[in-house]
Amino acid sequence: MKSICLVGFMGSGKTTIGKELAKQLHIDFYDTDVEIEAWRKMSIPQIFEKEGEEYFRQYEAEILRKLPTNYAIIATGGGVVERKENRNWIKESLLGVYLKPTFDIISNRLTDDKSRPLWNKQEEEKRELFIRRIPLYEDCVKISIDIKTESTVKETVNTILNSINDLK
Ligand SMILES: Nc1ncnc2c1ncn2[C@@H]1O[C@H](COP(=O)(O)OP(=O)(O)OP(=O)(O)O)[C@@H](O)[C@H]1O
Ligand SMILES: O=C(O)C1=C[C@@H](O)[C@@H](O)[C@H](O)C1
Ligand SMILES: [Mg+2]
Repeated sequence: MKSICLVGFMGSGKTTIGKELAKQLHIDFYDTDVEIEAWRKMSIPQIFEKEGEEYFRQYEAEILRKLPTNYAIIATGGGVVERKENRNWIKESLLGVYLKPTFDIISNRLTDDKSRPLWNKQEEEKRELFIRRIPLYEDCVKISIDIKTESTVKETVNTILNSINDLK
C-alpha cells in the first residue's frame, strides 16, 4: 500500500484527519510540519521570522522525501504544493488525497490562529492564496474530498477509506 498523503489548505484538517486515519489503519502517522520543527528545533513562526519562507520550503521538500512511501499516513503543510518537485513526488510515490473545505469553513476554524504565519494576513490575501492553490492541490491527487461544515472527523475518515477502496 502506498502511503496516503493528505494535502489541502491550512485548517483543512490534514493533521486531525491524518491521525485518525492512521489509528484506524494501525499504521504510522507523520506530519511534515511537526518533523520540520523537531529537526530545526524551532517553531514554524520562528523559522519564518528568522530564516524566511524559502528556507522553510527547502526543509519541507527534504522532509517529504524522507518519509516512508509505503504503509504510512503523511499530513503535509498547506504550502507543500507550491513546489512542482513536491507535487511530482506526491503524484509518483504516494497516494494524494485533497481535503477541500470552503474558505469560509477554514476561516471559522482558524479565527485568531497565530501558529500559521501565512494565516496572519489580510482577508483578501488569504482568499487569493486559497484560490491560487486549488489547481496545485488538484494536480497531485487521485482523490478529492469536499468537506462540509457538518462533516465530522469520523465521516471524513470513512469517506476517504471508501474512496480508496473504489480506486481498486
Ligand atoms: N470536522 C473537522 N475535521 C477536521 N478538523 C476540524 C474539524 N472541525 C474542526 N476542526 C479543527 O480545525 C483546525 C485545523 O485542523 P488541522 O490542524 O487538522 O488542519 P491542517 O490541515 O493540518 O492545517 P495546517 O496546514 O496548517 O497544518 C483544528 O483546530 C481542528 O480541531
Ligand atoms: O499554507 C502554508 O503555506 C503553510 C501551512 C502550514 O501547515 C505550515 O506548513 C506553514 O504555516 C505554511
Ligand atoms: Mg497540519
